[in-house]
Amino acid sequence: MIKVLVSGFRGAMGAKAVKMITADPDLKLVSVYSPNVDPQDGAKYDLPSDCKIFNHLDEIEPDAQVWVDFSTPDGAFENAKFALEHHMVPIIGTSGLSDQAVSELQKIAQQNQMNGLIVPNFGLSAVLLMQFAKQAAKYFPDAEIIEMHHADKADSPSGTAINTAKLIVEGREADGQKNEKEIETMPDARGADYEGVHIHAVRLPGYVAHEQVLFGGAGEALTIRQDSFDRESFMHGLNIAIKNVDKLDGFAVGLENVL
Ligand SMILES: NC(=O)C1=CN([C@@H]2O[C@H](COP(=O)(O)OP(=O)(O)OC[C@H]3O[C@@H](n4cnc5c(N)ncnc54)[C@H](OP(=O)(O)O)[C@@H]3O)[C@@H](O)[C@H]2O)C=CC1
Ligand SMILES: O=C(O)C1=N[C@H](C(=O)O)C[C@H](O)C1
Repeated sequence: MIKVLVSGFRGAMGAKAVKMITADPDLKLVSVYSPNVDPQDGAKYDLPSDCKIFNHLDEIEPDAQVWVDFSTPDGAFENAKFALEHHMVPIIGTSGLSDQAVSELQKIAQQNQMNGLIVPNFGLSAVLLMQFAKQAAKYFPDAEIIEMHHADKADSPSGTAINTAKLIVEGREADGQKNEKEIETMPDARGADYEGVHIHAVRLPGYVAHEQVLFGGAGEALTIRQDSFDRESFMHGLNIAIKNVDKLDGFAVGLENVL
C-alpha cells in the first residue's frame, strides 16, 4: 500500500487524482493540501474519513510516501522542496516551473538522496506525441507547435509544448530555417520561440488539452496531433507514476521514465 498526499486537491486535476487514488486498493490517500482550504470543512469534500487536511506546509505530517502536486507554478516549487526535505517523493504534474527551478529541485533531491518526477503530461497520447516529435525532428528540423487548452489555463505556453520543443531541439541534427526578412506587423504574431521552434497557444472554452506538431519539408509536411478530451485521460499515467516512482534513480522529467 502506497501512502499518498495530494496537493491542490480542490482543483480540476487534484479532485480527479483524489478520486483515482481512493478507488485503488493499492493506494491510500493519507492527506490533502491547499493553502486556501479551511481544514474544518472536511465534510465538504469526498475524502476518506481518516484523510488529513492541511493548509500550511509546516503543519503537514510527513507520513505520505508520495506527494502528488497539481497546484500553481509558484506553489509547486515550494511544495516539491518541502516534500523532498521531508522524505516524500514528489510527482509534479503542475506546469510552468522554470528550468532554474527544475535544476534546483534536482539538486535538493540529490542532497536528500531522494527520487522525484516532473511530468509535463500524464496522457499516454501526449507522451507518445513527444517521442514521435523527437524522432521526426531528425528528418524535419523545421517544426512549429500549436497547443490548445481550456480558457481557464493560467500558464502559456503549456508545459507539454515547452517539453515538446525541447525534445525537437534534442532530436534535430540541423537547425531549422530562419527567414531574415521576417517582420511581425503585430506583436508576437509568430508566437513564442524556443530555439527556433515556434509555439502558438490557443485558449478556448470547450477545449481540454490538445497539441499539434507541424513539420515542414521540401514539398511535404507531417502533422502529429494528440487530444485529451477529458481529464480522466491523465489518471492512468498518474497511477503508473505513483506505483513506479520508487524505481527511478534520482529526479527525472517525463512519464516515459516510469513506463
Ligand atoms: N501533467 C499533466 O498531465 C497535467 C498538468 N496539469 C497542470 O496541473 C496544474 C493544475 O491544473 P488544474 O487542476 O487544471 O488547475 P486548478 O486551478 O483547477 O487547480 C489548482 C489548485 O491549486 C490550488 N493551489 C493554489 N496554490 C497552491 C499551493 N501553493 N499549493 C497547493 N495547492 C495550491 C488551488 O487551491 P484552492 O482551490 O484551494 O484555492 C487550486 O485548487 C496546472 O499547472 C496544469 O497545467 C493539468 C492537467 C494535466
Ligand atoms: O492546464 C492543463 O489543463 C494542462 N496542463 C499541462 C501542460 O501545461 O502541458 C498538461 C496538459 O496539457 C493539461
